[in-house]
Amino acid sequence: MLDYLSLIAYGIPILYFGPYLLSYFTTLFASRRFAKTSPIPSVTVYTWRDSILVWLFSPYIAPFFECLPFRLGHWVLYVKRDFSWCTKGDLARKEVGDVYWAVGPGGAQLWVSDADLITQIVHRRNDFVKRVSDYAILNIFGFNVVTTEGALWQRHRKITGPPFNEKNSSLVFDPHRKSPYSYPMLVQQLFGMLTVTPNHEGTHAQGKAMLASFTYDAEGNESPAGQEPVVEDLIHWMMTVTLNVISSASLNINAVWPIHSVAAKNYKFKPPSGHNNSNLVQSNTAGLPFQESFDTVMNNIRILIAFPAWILRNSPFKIMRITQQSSDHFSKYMHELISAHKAKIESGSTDGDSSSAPGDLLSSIVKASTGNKGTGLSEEEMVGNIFVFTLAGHETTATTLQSALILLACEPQVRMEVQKEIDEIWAGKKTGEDLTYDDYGKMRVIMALMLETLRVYPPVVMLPKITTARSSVTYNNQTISIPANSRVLIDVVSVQRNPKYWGPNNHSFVPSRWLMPSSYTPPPDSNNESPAHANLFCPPKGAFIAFNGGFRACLGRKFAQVEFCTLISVLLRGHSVELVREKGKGWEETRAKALVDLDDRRTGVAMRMNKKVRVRFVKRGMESSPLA
Ligand code: HEM
Repeated sequence: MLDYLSLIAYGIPILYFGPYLLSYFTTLFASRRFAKTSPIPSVTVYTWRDSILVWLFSPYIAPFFECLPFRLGHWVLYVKRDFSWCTKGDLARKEVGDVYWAVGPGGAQLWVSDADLITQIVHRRNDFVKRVSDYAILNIFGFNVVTTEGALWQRHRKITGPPFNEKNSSLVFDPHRKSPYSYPMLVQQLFGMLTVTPNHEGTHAQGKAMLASFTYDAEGNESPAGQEPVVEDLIHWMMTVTLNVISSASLNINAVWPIHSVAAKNYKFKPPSGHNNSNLVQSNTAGLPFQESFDTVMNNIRILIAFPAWILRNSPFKIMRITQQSSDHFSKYMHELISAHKAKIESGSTDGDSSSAPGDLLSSIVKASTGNKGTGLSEEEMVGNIFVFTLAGHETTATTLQSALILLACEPQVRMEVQKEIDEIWAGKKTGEDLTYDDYGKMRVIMALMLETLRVYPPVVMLPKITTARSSVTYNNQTISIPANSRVLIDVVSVQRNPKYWGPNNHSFVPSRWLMPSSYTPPPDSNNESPAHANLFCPPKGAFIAFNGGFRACLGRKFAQVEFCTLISVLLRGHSVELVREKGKGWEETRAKALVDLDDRRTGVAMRMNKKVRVRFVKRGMESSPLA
């Protein structure tokens, strides 16, 4: 009897942990042996990097390891969650350089923050593929352009890409030109926001309505200058405006700005009579508006992945039930819309002509897929793409706007440069005229602000790839061999703060580094990050990778750039963004704290700030921050 018990007591753990330990040691030793044969330096780590436990607990246990004598626990710094962000690339740069192997259980991973090597990787689509398993969470509604690779990805990109093609942006100003894809309301939507007076009645007046809600009092009247309300939750409002904009572009949904004033948070703005917030009568009457259901899905996406629908539906926890309900709503909205579009196409009421087609992403992909079995997208894939575009298209832009506004509040000198540019644009206009797309090219300082914000605070900090077969690359005039199935990680933070490309002030926020004189000639092998703007600094290819590059470059780059510039011009034309001082604290102290909070981030879907920085939009001329 005792023998049986002993067998169970020892046998079960051995059976359970045996294969784990075997794999741990064999892969650790094999990767160490491999690294010794490579000319690239290496660091050894003693835990699986992709383990959820490491992700969850490493920030808390790392300090104990760091205290161990003889630097025995130093390796933990290389596996700590968001380690590259925490060290801004300096740790690896100092100890192992711009390219190194991280060897450990699970095999060797190549970490890259060298611009030339990054360029090779992003342009070799067949050798360095996206590690799609890292994106599985985004497949929740169906495969899509972000989560697929190879032929499947090509099919998704071919269908979803054209509406966001930068070349199409001019179509919106040439209504007589016919194209199967009218540019998706982008510029109309964004500039439309500016043409409506801020009385909240216009559904497109997002920028102005948002500014009004930042500057009106609780009763909905303009606040006396200097007494504007405090914007406590800047990211929430940036997410709201970018979600409204992307929903318009991808689904033709006209959303209403939800509040009159941040001073009266509970006062919900009522849509004008006859206005349909979701364009979907059935689903809308059934419950949540699109934005609310999307928000809930996005914020609780891990719950949706972890539990089957029937558990969530019947859960005693409200959050689980609401999450499933929102997911059902989102899916229902999408399927209703797709059916409506399909019905129109089948009845012949749209003919592929831009003048009759709504021009949003969904109608484009339904049109491109209907009747194209094999090359088109299935209904599930269409929903998957709308979800991922909505996600990719708003969180990244929102965090960039948030960071930029806080930086402007901390750097009044930069804010004044931006306002000077806005004033110059308006000086050339007659009374009653509004901004037009031609003005976008004049927004050089604002674009420099965006690019510099993205350089120092990129929303996507890591680009994971994997080799399909043994591959070789060139680094420092040496040929480096990379085994098949090796993970290759492009370290966005590290390359964008590498002094080799950005000089000794690599960690400082200096938008003017992007503004070059008219005599500027971009060096060879450099990249123009915004061709619409003259004389912008062109960094070496691969040194600025915030929008990724090569084949898998961001589809919404231009969209995000136009959106950012437009919103900044609306917000700062008549107002200045300022930090809210806490009682008894001076300007320098408040600014120092805001900069620390700005730096305190962690990755969710995109990298986000952990804390909130309170700001206020004060009438120009009433600023209280020092001007130098
Ligand atoms: C500041 C704003 C933005 C930043 C920093 C950004 C950054 C990126 C990055 C780094 C990637 C590559 C991700 C990866 O491969 O893991 C990406 C891909 C993508 N982005 Fe953006 N993005 C922004 C805005 C947008 C917007 C507004 C849209 C949609 C309108 C969008 C749509 C996409 C799509 C569809 C992809 C996948 C492309 C593919 O794999 O073929 N992004 N973006």
